Amino acid sequence: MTALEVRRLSVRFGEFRALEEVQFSVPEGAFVAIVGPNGAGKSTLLKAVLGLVPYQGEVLVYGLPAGKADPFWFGYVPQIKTFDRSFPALALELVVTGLRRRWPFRLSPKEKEAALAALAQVGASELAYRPLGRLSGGQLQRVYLARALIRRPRILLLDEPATGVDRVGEEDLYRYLEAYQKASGATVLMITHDWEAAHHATHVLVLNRRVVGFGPPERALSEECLRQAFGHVGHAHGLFVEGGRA
Ligand SMILES: Nc1ncnc2c1ncn2[C@@H]1O[C@H](COP(=O)(O)OP(=O)(O)OP(=O)(O)O)[C@@H](O)[C@H]1O
Repeated sequence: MTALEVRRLSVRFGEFRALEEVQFSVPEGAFVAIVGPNGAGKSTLLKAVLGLVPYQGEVLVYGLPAGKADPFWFGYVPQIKTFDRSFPALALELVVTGLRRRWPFRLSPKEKEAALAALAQVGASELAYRPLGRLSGGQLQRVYLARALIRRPRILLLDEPATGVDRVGEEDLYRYLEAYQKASGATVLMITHDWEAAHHATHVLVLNRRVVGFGPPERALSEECLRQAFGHVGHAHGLFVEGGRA
């Protein structure tokens, strides 16, 4: 079954064309790594899928126009660099916002239980009662992942989830994602600048305002695609070769 179908998707900000006629189709249960240079429109693509920016074209989620799909089908982990750390709240409270639209002034016992379970799922139980402002980048990232998982999404969208996370934290993150995916059959789309991580995906989308390549990593991460997207292959090509999966 097709989980996500994007047809001729274009996004403009005034005169600026952030995405042009983007088209791809993701089967249920796929793990898609989205790569591309800065400003390629990667975050904009996820936002369009979520209906957070206006677009032209079509986004179908399990065959339904995205606007008609149940919002709870989606789990979203935004880039944490945009997070306001002075916001006075506990990690547990942030996780519960995955279940409601408004800030939870009071948590019901059921919500609390669900949030604790979601935090446990990402190995972050000990963070539940910590103020958000005192969490490290990696800890905050886990809390955001718990916030996305609490709604048991069918499609998980992650915007550079490994930013600010150390190597061990990054491996943990992928482990939790994999475990969730295995248990739920969910589809994952993850923006990453780590080509090594992209090699572990089932599909790679190489984006530079348009789709430069889409398919299995060995094809989409070919030198030709990367050169087209980035203008050069450069240092990261070392990873490509060292990975031994070319
Ligand atoms: N709300 C907005 N208004 C105007 N321009 C925007 C807006 N959002 C994004 N853009 C522009 O659209 C382009 C694509 O931005 P986007 O954040 O999607 O890129 P990206 O591929 O995620 O980049 P990065 O790797 O740096 O995170 C950029 O040139 C950006 O400045």
